[in-house]
Amino acid sequence: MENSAAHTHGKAVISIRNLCKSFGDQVVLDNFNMEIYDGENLVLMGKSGSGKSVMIKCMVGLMEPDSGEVEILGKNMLELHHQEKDELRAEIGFLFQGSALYDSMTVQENLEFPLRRHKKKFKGGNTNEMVEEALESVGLAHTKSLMPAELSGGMQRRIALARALILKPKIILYDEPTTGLDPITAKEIILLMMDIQKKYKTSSLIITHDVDCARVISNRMILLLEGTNYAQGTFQELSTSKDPKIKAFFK
Ligand SMILES: Nc1ncnc2c1ncn2[C@@H]1O[C@H](COP(=O)(O)OP(=O)(O)OP(=O)(O)O)[C@@H](O)[C@H]1O
Repeated sequence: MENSAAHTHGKAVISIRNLCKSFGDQVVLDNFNMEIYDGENLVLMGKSGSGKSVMIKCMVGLMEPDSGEVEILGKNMLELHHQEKDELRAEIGFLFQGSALYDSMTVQENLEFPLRRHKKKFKGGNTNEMVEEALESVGLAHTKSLMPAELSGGMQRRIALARALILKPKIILYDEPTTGLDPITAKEIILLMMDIQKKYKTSSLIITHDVDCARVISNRMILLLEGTNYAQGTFQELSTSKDPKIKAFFK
């Protein structure tokens, strides 16, 4: 097990302790631990089927773990009532795998979606201004009235990012942010994610298989293997490890 010097980090915005989840005989999470520190980009890598989605679902309260603790922004996620969970989720922006825009809605309508869902957080702010600001942050102010199908894959990913940040979340979860994009567009998205982090001072969890993405964006990494955080450290530390199981992630 490799470890980074955790004591050098600030406070944790997300803290997951001893998370366990099985489906029948299949143990998916086996005492999984993870901290995301304020302002950091934490990359989580794990093979397909290793339990990343299960972990995220348990973390945001969409799935009940068998045991363990999840603390988000100082609140115990597993003990909150439905409405309190929802309010806490408004502090988390999601960039789903493959953008996940609503095809039948314009860009503007796609961006308004989280505003409608979390009315309480933005308390009657000016919807138009919020949409415009979010679009400007991703360099696509001119696309408001377009349909997703009229945009390239890279532009769709930017719009999805604008939708993730429109509520000015403290935390952004990126699920495979560069998958399906060509290397140049992927690089642009990574740079944009870094800009967003600076501008909005977010903490991010980035799930990715993309080693280049991890190299550029991560302050720290966790490798999920056999249901647990098999290794954690900086990209430099992990990518130079002699452990064959760790090396396999960087091939
Ligand atoms: N609701 C469920 N019921 C039964 N098994 C499930 C359920 N959800 C997930 N699993 C199983 O848990 C394991 C982990 O799945 P998960 O979707 O978390 O993997 P992943 O790491 O996100 O994979 P990928 O990178 O392909 O998205 C898989 O074997 C999956 O079949």
